Amino acid sequence: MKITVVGSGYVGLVTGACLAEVGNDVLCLDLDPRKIATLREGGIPIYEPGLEDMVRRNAAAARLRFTTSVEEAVEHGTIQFIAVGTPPGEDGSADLQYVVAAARNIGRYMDGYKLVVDKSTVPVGTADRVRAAIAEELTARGLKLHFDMVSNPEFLKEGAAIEDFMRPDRIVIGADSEQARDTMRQLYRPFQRNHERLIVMDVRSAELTKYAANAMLATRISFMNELANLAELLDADIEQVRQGIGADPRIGYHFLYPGVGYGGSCFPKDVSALRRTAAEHGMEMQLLGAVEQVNALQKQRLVNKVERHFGADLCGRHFALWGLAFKPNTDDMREAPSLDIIDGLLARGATVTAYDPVAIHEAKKLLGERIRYAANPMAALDGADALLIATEWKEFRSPDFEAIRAKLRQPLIFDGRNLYEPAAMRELGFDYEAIGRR
Ligand SMILES: NC(=O)C1=CN([C@@H]2O[C@H](COP(=O)(O)OP(=O)(O)OC[C@H]3O[C@@H](n4cnc5c(N)ncnc54)[C@H](O)[C@@H]3O)[C@@H](O)[C@H]2O)C=CC1
Ligand SMILES: O=C(O)[C@H]1O[C@H](OP(=O)(O)OP(=O)(O)OC[C@H]2O[C@@H](n3ccc(=O)[nH]c3=O)[C@H](O)[C@@H]2O)[C@H](O)[C@@H](O)[C@@H]1O
Repeated sequence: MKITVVGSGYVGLVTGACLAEVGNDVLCLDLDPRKIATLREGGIPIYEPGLEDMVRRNAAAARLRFTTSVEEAVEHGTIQFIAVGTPPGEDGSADLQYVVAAARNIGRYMDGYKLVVDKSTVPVGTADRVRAAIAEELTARGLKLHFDMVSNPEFLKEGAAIEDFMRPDRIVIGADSEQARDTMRQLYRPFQRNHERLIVMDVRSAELTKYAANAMLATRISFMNELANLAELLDADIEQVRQGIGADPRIGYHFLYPGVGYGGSCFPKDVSALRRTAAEHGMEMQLLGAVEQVNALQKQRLVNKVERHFGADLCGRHFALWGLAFKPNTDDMREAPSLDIIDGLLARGATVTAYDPVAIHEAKKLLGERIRYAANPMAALDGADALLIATEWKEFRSPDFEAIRAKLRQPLIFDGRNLYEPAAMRELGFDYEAIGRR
């Protein structure tokens, strides 16, 4: 099939590469000429395991191409995926300007049937706005061309994006026309391994499903974070509690880890956008308000622990920070809890040296020279009063504790990701504070 993907960021690039991988003829559009130049030269602008190889392989086979030409992009695909950003606006609602601009471009240049598929995360009713924008452009051109509109929200996780796209739990399709549903079934056939993964519904329900999923996951995390904080007060151990409740299949083990709060480009903005949508309809989503409040407090949790140990004035103190990305296997720094931790430490007068396997480049764009950066985990420790851990990269799981002890001014670790066993750490002579651990 001939497919255009509008927007070549995390979602657009993964969608384009995976659809090309199964044999489609894909053209990815982005308005950022540097992004397209990098992609054309065989590089990729983001860190995502497996993506670079997949992009190169399919580009070499000429199944995956890149352009900045809107006209060429609209002309190419019978299916036009919209995968542009929907960042939070000032009032917390989703800013739809990029989605609407992409839709207008389709209306401006289409000259035959198009199936327009929205993959961006958008509030309920956006498909109607997209449809109206395309129709307006067609009317301005004096044309009456048929097009269909589908909502196909994306559920991939950064760091596991290829795996999630190639082997999805489910593929949600919101469509009103039989022709659109059939085309989407055909398109996704290669991704359905041994059972039906397509869940077909109406457009508005599909749009809401995306927010419901992210809001539910964010709620789980805030719940576990609050419970972990309670466990500390009660001298109970959240890890044992996690295992105890996770064994119930109605709860499950996944996504039950307390930490330093959820970050990333999606949970924060999607929870806020869903609350905003509800507010526009006169409803206050009280639970989600609490989810956000708990998350904001949790992002301060590690700094509060540092403060309890050293006092509120951290002038003259120096800290090592392991992990900058909002989670492992990505270089994405959007809403990363490490930023709140760094802000908190610097505001109290401390200095920080941070290490991250892949996110330093992105972090420098946000933090510049406010902190120092180390080339490896051990180098970050030199002269530090304590080690703080903000991201659970695999390489932090089994470090040389003797070497850590030798480098730190005192054997003190504040672990925001519960990587180590507290009892074992005590035996090694560490003062070890984690989240909800005893
Ligand atoms: N990042 C993620 O893990 C996931 C993101 N989503 C959703 O997917 C959407 C895209 O997110 P990301 O890929 O992270 O965003 P991104 O910011 O990485 O990429 C968006 C791209 O669209 C381009 N763009 C903007 N307007 C354009 C236009 N009119 N024509 C062509 N290109 C245009 C931008 O230059 C940028 O490269 C958002 O709605 C997000 O909520 C959904 C699931 C997962
Ligand atoms: O809409 C989106 O963009 C995506 O948002 C999330 O994916 P992502 O933001 O890439 O990362 P997650 O793995 O969900 O982690 C989000 C945050 O929650 C935190 N988290 C996650 C799991 C957990 O048990 N505890 C916890 O604190 C992570 O550290 C991270 O800061 C969802 O998991 C995806 O399904 C969704 O498609």
